[in-house]
Order: sequence, then structure tokens, then C-alpha cells
Amino acid sequence: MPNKLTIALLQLSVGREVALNVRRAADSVRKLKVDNPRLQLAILPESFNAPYGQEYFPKVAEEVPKGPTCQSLSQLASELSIYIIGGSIVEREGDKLYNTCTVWGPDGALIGRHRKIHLFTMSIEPANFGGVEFDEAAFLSAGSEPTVVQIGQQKIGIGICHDKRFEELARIYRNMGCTMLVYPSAFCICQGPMHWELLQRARATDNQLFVVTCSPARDNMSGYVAYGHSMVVNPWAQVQREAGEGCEFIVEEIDFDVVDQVRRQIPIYKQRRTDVYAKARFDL
Ligand SMILES: O=C(O)CCC(=O)C(=O)O
Repeated sequence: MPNKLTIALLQLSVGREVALNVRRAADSVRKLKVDNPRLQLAILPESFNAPYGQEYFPKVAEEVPKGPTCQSLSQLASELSIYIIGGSIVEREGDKLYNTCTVWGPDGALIGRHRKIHLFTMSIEPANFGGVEFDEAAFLSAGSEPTVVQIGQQKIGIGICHDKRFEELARIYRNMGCTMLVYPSAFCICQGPMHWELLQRARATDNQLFVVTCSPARDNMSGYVAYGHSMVVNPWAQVQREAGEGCEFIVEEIDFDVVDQVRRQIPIYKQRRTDVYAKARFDL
């Protein structure tokens, strides 16, 4: 049985109108499916339905799965009979807000909901690479569950943006049997050039799996300028595909046999000395 999955990354431009952003995303996925009938999984960026910024969070928040963005994604997945990793939206539950990725099956059912576990709170001074100041934790609550979805024969681990900096989460996903990690993300132009590719290749090297990120397109006029460069990194830790900065779509066939090849030829997972690590309790 072929061990492959055809995926699309949609590096979308995001404007201020939620309904328009969602409609554009849906129309783009439809067109990609017509042009690529083998498409099985569409992946959207972090904050794909509204600009990323604290001033937007309470205004655009919606319930999962009842809200309008969720309903459109569910309908789209069943119409095209594909899986959708729905980037992220701001989820409202009671008086709490979360940065949440919803995952939809080909029958339109919600098969996963990942609430960003590691909130993006950072203050880089302007003298360093232009600087960035953000405090997601002041506005959003953090999730506390890893999220694994079954897509075809594969187990896929979900993270959102800043989650990608944390090797511990990626290792949990490897331990749970994942062969691919997907991080809808929106690094900005300060840390993007420094760490975007580096982190993605690091997670792929350590855990010997595919690592996929999907960013919004860069918009130099917006308050938070996303880096772009949506990317597929393979288990050899090579960049297999990379978008530029603007609105751009990538369709790529993922061959999961490569996961087994790398794990067989570089058997680090078997060589781990968990006895030594347990004694040192290194991760506490
Ligand atoms: O970790 C970073 O440098 C950026 C994180 C980020 O932009 C986010 O989590 O939205």
C-alpha cells in the first residue's frame, strides 16, 4: 500500500475581515483540489481568519466547533472529501480565549482540537534584529494537552508556532508514534530569519520525522509582519520545499517510507540512554 500523502500548504494573505479571509481560504483550497485531484490534506496558517494581534483576539473569538469559521472548514472538508488542518483561530470558551487549531476529517467531523500550549511571550530589544514585543499570555489561556490526529496511515502531531521551540513536546509526539509534525505558525520578521528554519530542522533531526510549518503571507503594512517561508522539512532534516514571502501555495507529496529509512540508518532512538537521563532527571 502506498505510504504517501499529498498535502497543500496555503500561505495566505490575511486582511481585517474574517468572513472574507475564510472565503478566500476556502476558494483557494477548492482550486487546489481541482488542479491536484490527489490532494488529501490542506494546511492553513496560524491566525488565518484574522490579523494576528491582541486588539483582534476578543473581537474575532468564536466557539469550537459551533462558530462560523469552524462550520466553513467542516463543510469544506466534507465537500472536497479531504482532511484540513485549520491553521489557528481564537477560540472562546466561557470567559477564556485560546489560540486553537482545529482538524477536520473528510466527512466534516472535528477530529482534533489543539490549544496552543506554549504562549508567545517575548521581548527582544529593537537593537537586536529589529526587536519584537508580544505577550500572548496577557490575553490568552494556554492549552494543556498534546494533540495527535490519525490521517490515512499516519499519526500527526499538532503544535502552534511557539510550540515549535519546545523539543519536549516534539519528543512526546515521536514517543506517541508520529511521523509528521505540523505547526501552523506566524513568526515575525525579527526571529524568523534567525530561528524559523533552524528550529524546524532541529525538530526533524531529533525526532526523525517530517516537520511542516504554514505561515501567513508577509504584509509589510500590518502591525505584526509575518515571516512567510512556509516549509516542508524531511526526516533527513533537509528543506524539501519552501515558500517565499508572499501569498503562495505549495503542493507536495510526502513519502513516509523516508521516515523508516532514516530511523533504520541513523538509529539514535534505540541508542538513547534513558537509564542515565532518568537518574539525572534532566527534563525537570
Ligand atoms: O517563538 C517565536 O519566536 C515566535 C512565536 C510566535 O510568533 C507565535 O507563537 O505566534
